Amino acid sequence: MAAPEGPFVIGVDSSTQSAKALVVDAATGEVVARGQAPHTVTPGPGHESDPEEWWQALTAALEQCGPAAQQASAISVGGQQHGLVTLDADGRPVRPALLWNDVRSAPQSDRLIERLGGPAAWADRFGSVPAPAFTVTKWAWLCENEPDSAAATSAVRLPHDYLTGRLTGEGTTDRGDASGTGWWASSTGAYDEEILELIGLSPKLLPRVLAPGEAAGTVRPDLPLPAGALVASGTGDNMAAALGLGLRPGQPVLSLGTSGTVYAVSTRRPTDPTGTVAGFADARGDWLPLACTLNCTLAVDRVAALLSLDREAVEGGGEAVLLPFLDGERTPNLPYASGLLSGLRHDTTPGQVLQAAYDGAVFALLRALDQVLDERDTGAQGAHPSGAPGAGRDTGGEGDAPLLLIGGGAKGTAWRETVRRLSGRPVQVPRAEELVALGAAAQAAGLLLEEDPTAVARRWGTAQGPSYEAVPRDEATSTRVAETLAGADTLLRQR
Ligand SMILES: Nc1ncnc2c1ncn2[C@@H]1O[C@H](COP(=O)(O)OP(=O)(O)O)[C@@H](O)[C@H]1O
Ligand SMILES: O=C(CO)[C@@H](O)[C@H](O)COP(=O)(O)O
Repeated sequence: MAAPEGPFVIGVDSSTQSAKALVVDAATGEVVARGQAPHTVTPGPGHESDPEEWWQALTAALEQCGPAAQQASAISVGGQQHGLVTLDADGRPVRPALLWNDVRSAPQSDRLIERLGGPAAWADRFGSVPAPAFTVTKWAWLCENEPDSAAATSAVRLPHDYLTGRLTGEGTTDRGDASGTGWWASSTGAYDEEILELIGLSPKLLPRVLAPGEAAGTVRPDLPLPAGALVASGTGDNMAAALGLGLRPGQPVLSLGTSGTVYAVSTRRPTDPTGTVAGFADARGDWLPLACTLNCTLAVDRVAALLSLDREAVEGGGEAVLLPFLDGERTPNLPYASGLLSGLRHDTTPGQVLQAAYDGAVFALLRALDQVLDERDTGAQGAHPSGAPGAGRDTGGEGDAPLLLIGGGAKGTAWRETVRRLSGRPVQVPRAEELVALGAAAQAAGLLLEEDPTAVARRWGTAQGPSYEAVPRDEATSTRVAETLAGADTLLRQR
């Protein structure tokens, strides 16, 4: 391996389960040191996490990077999207953060959609219809359920804003992460005063939205990093991964982590009135139409544990359908749902039930991918009438561009083969594993070297990895899952 050329930059991924830090050689993209430390999510009906723990995990991950971290010239933080961080007058968390996968704000989501003119009005103005994941619904929940916490709040932040603020001492965010709040309007590129007034949130409590490429500040003294190093704006984790892949418009991505996501960069502002596709901004000047499921790797791992099986111990055959909605679900929008198993017979094997869990998780993502790609192409087409994933695909744009498979699940054979079988698409698995942290590193390098972060990531070759050719699409399984979902609709909506 050649000696590092430098300068060094640090990319951070503060995700739902852990903080990961990479020290990267900005010249070559070589990862010279890495660290990872877990943080916790509370069990129970809500999902909350202590922001102080994110900071402890981040500093532990940086310490694991050793002396290389001390040589870094710039840093950037990618973070789980949407979480509501409330800070008091001393900058300390008023209470644990309400996370993206906490569905307790479903009633507030319904009411806010109605009060601002319905789904189409929201999509037109904000680019998205606010699912319970969106920060705006969480603030409304807090005001209704914990008015004292809301009253004690002097600043509202997203997870990546909070960590960036701990580095710089400044209150900043970026358009990518801001677009997941529900109070940043994609139609104007600014905070929306009407919605803020409706939910009783003063714009003074919100961070300044940095322009793409603008610095958030520099590292404060007395931190486990070189004081004075540049701090890039940071962004939401999906936007960071898009940077990390050096993504070109139209190239589809499927990410398998705590959340499952499907997305593509688009030069056109998305406005999906069905709410399946969130019309996020990306971290540059484009858009990131994206659909997200709440139940992905953790849910399937939980099914494997219930069956006492290794996660790779899948078996084909049988007719079992498993809708793995253990946390409620966002895509499709079924916040009150729980997991559902049907089609069991005397000869159904545990391995077939596990395969059904993978099928259920992947089906939801692939069906939404059709809508993501429609938003990218024309915005005028809905989901294909058959309801099966892939049935209406590639009506324009990138044709049969391979689906880039990323996230922790992309390391698993069962995940990859399920995606290939249900999508009928060629699949490419980047060799680089930590694409969120790499994207943050590319953003830091872009700031330091005055380069487009996407060009940096392409120069680093981050998307390169083995390709798997298309296999015939498994229509029978997709149809069975689609029919089970439709047939169980009443049950899945019960509170
Ligand atoms: N070798 C592997 N095979 C399949 N899945 C894996 C493997 N290693 C990790 N995972 C899955 O990756 C998930 C974590 O993915 P990651 O993208 O890091 O999540 P997040 O960013 O949400 O914290 C775990 O829940 C685990 O199920
Ligand atoms: O809510 C979304 C996207 O809208 C999630 O993708 C979160 O951003 C959490 O990501 P992971 O921790 O699963 O990476």
